[in-house]
This record gives sequence, C-alpha cells and structure tokens, in this order.
Amino acid sequence: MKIFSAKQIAKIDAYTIEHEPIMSIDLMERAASKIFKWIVSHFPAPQNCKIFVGPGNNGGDGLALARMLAVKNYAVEVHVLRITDKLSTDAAKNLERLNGLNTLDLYEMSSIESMPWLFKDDIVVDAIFGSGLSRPLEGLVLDVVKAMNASEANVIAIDIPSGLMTEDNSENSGRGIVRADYTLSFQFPKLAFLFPENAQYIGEWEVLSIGLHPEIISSETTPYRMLSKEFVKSLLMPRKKFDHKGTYGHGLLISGSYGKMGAAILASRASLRSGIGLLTTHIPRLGYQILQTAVPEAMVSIDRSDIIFTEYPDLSQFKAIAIGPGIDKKQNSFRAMIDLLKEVKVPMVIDADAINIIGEHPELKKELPLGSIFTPHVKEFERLVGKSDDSYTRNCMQREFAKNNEISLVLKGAYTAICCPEGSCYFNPKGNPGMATAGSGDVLTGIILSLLSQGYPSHVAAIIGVYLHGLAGDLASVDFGVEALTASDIVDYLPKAWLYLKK
Ligand SMILES: NC(=O)C1=CN([C@@H]2O[C@H](COP(=O)(O)OP(=O)(O)OC[C@H]3O[C@@H](n4cnc5c(N)ncnc54)[C@H](OP(=O)(O)O)[C@@H]3O)[C@@H](O)[C@H]2O)[C@@H](O)CC1
Ligand SMILES: Nc1ncnc2c1ncn2[C@@H]1O[C@H](COP(=O)(O)OP(=O)(O)O)[C@@H](O)[C@H]1O
Ligand SMILES: [K+]
Repeated sequence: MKIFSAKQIAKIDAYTIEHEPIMSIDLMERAASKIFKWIVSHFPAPQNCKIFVGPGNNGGDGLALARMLAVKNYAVEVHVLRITDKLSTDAAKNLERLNGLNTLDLYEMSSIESMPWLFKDDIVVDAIFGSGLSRPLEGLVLDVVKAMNASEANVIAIDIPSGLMTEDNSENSGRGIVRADYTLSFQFPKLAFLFPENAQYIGEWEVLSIGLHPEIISSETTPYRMLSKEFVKSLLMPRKKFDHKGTYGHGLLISGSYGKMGAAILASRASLRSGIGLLTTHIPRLGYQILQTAVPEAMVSIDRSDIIFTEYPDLSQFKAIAIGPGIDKKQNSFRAMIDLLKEVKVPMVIDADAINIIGEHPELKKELPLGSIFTPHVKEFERLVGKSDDSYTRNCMQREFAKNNEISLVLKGAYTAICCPEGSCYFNPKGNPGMATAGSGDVLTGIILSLLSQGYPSHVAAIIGVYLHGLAGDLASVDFGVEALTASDIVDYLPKAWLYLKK
C-alpha cells in the first residue's frame, strides 16, 4: 500500500472527482458514511456524541457524520468552531443540510466559554482539521484541543488528529495536538502514524477505503509504501523439482563471542529455517561444542581466538556473508573486520557490533561490498548515521544514507523501515511488542543472510526478511502471548510464517 503526502492526497482527491466522476460533496458523503458505519459497529446507539467541526473539508466530514448519527438515535451535539467566517464549499453545504434537523443540537463556538463538558462515556469526534493543516494550533482551537485532551471521553479523530502534520512534525511542539483514542484515516495511512512519538496522538488507527481512483493511485509515485502480504508474496522465487542445495547458496555467518554464543545459535537456526542451501557459522573456539550440539545442520569454522572474532575462513565459496550478532567490538575484531571488508565481493548483512565498528570508523564505509544491508536499531543507527530529535528527520537521514552509500538500511522498530539505494522506503506492519526481547534482532540477521544466499537481490532479501520475521513473531504471539515470547519462538514459528506467506 502506497503512502502519500498531504499534497498528493489532495491531487488524488481532485482526480477522483474529475474522472470517476463524482461530485466532491458526494465523495464527502461517502467518506462520512464510512466513519458513520465504523461508529455504529464500535459504539452502538444510544450514545452521546459531541462533534467539533473546523472550517475545511475535515469539518465537512464531521457535519455529514452528525446528520447520519442524528437519524440513527445518537444524541448529537455539533460545535462549529468560528475561527474564520469562511467554510469550505462542501462544509457549508453540509451545514445547510442540518437546517431543520431537530434531532441534533447545533452550536457555534467563538470562545472557549462555550466549551461543553465532556463526560467519560461521551463520543467526541475531532473534525477540526485534517490533511489541510498548515500551521500549529493557536487561540480557540488550541483551547478546545486542550479541553478534549483533559477529558476521559472516547476521542475519535477523522482522518488525522487535529494539530498533527501528515508527515513532518519536526517543528511541531506537541502542545496542541488532539490525543485520539481512535484515528480513522481515509484510504491511506499517513506517514506520521508510523513514528513512535506520534502514537500518543493517534491511538489505534484504521484505514477506511473511500474508493479513490485506482488509476491515479497506481500512477502517482511516492518513496513510501506499507508492506502487504500480496506484495511480499509476489517477490518470492519458486523452488523447482530438480533444485539441489547448491541452488540455494552457501552463506557465512560470523557471530558469537564469550558469553554470547546464543546469538550465533539463533541466527544460524533462523538461516536454516529460511531456505539456505548450506550454512557455515564462524565462531570463537570456545563455542565449537555448543554450536555443533545446538545446530547440527550448520558447518562450523573456528577462529584462532577462544573468545572473539579475529579472522575469517576462505571466502571463495560463499554467496553472502552476515557479520555482527554477538561479536563484541574488541580491537582485534576491528582489524579482522577491515581485512574482511577489503576482500569481500559478495553482499553482506551488517548487524549489531559490526555496525558499531563501522560507526566508529566511518572510513570503512567506502569498502562496503555492493548490495550490503545494515540492520541497526535506533541506538546503532545513531552511531552509524547520526542523532536526530524526531523520527521524520531520522527517516530522511536514513533514506539519504542508503542512497549515498548505495546500501539497504533497515531501521528496526515497531514499524521497521527498509530504505533502498534508489530512494524508496518500505514500512513493515507485522510484529508486536513481544518481539522486544533479547536475540530477536539476531534472528532477523539470520533470515536475511539466508535470502541473500539464495540469490534474492539485496533490497528484496531485506523486505522479505523483515516481513517474515514480523509475521513469525505475530504467529508465535497467538500461542504464547507477548510477555512469554522469546527469540527462539520466532525461529520456531518461521515454518508457519512461510506457509502463511505462500498461501
Ligand atoms: N482526500 C480525501 O481522500 C478526502 C478528504 N476529505 C476530507 O478533507 C480533509 C482535507 O480537507 P481540507 O483540505 O479542506 O483541509 P482541512 O484540514 O479540513 O482544513 C483546512 C482549512 O483549515 C485552515 N487551517 C489549516 N491549519 C490551520 C490552523 N492551524 N489554524 C487555523 N486554520 C487552519 C486552512 O486555512 P489556510 O491554511 O488556508 O489558512 C483551511 O481553511 C481531509 O482530512 C478529509 O477529512 C473527505 O471529505 C473526502 C475525501
Ligand atoms: N514493539 C515492537 N513491535 C514490532 N517489532 C518489534 C517491536 N520491538 C522489537 N521488535 C522487533 O524485534 C527486533 C529487535 O531487534 P534488536 O533490537 O536488534 O534485538 P537484539 O539486539 O536483542 O537481537 C527488531 O526486528 C524489531 O523490529
Ligand atoms: K481531524
């Protein structure tokens, strides 16, 4: 699913009106009826509804919704915020349509003195501003939003919480943004929904389709997409009857150190559960028996050091290499990493302390083999790329870094973002807070190594890997819940995740 900017959404809206064709007031009616149906199914009548309406089309949606709810036995109060004399054409038409409807109460609000009391069980609808917000809130609107936020009512935001910009909130203080319990967004999620600091405003969000024109949705380009099962499935390569283990590649995993052999086990098991033909895991000497016992399918390459990574095997046989899970970042490992980067010609997955080493020695970036993939969490990202105060800025830095260094950069989190060298950015909707547990990142590294070894192009390996990892975590959480979930469970649910993905 594509994610568009506010400007693009306005363009798609206008195209739909011209080419469906449909009158703009009817498109608004369609949009409002989607919100109406959602409210009826989640908060059946009778209920008290207080709808706060702004001057634009977001307000128009609120007015149309008020009419629909009023005839369905909801006790509806409409509060039109008089911050300007001008309503949008369609908002004005919908206001007119309320004339003569004596089943609702209509108020004009020009000062905060007329703010109604909001009770715990009230449904409060935020239809003040949507994607047309052009500046931070002030004056009356700010006061109304503060009162809404101070209440315990159920707040439902139409399209986007008022005060929140669709994409860039780096200049937004956060003082005047509606804290919704539910955000019902039209047709597309907004980029701002995917950033952790905005979760407090958005609450639970849902996308309601309003039938915008498919032609322009497909032709309009955007760097941002949300991954879907259909999209990821379309990237899979079939396995054929006469294929043998050589077909699916030989991967090298450099992993583990004293006290962190578990990382090597998790990543190795994840690789083998993701279709790799052959796997060699390079580990410090002390881990030999541990790994051979825990993962009999993996071949083992032993470092001269008992406890850390200081050398690597002959590279000629490997189709892809992953380095990082549990390796530590001692001086000798850094030296071995320099030599390795100079020699490697195949794509690499670079994770954990291998990222930190490159962060501390940025000159190593120029040695990166083509098709490399970095998999940092936020802290590792900051060491590699730099700090930022907000997620939008961080996302811009992520896209730039991927482009400038011609690598794929996976920023792990609740909506993991995968930025590709040509500028696109994919967000992963799968995964859950149960995956915030030791070792789950090691599992992801193993999966991506496996896909690279099988010959998937780098950005495709990153996309499939991230999606599959989240999916396995979700399937595991069905049986185990989130508290008890461990990284080993994610590996154990990879078979189910593959089956579900291919179904
Ligand atoms: N595309 C779709 O899919 C469909 C979209 N629909 C709906 O339309 C919504 C977008 O509507 P919209 O463009 O009229 O913008 P909206 O947010 O209502 O307000 C803009 C007005 O507010 C003003 N204003 C802005 N910021 C302000 C501030 N801080 N303080 C004070 N004023 C401020 C701004 O004034 P200006 O910036 O020009 O000064 C302008 O007058 C969208 O979110 C969805 O709900 C559906 O109906 C149909 C299908
Ligand atoms: N709240 C969450 N929702 C979805 N996925 C999550 C969440 N928390 C963590 N994850 C996923 O779990 C993994 C954690 O990786 P990482 O922080 O490197 O863990 P570790 O270093 O312990 O292996 C990432 O893939 C991340 O996307
Ligand atoms: K809104």
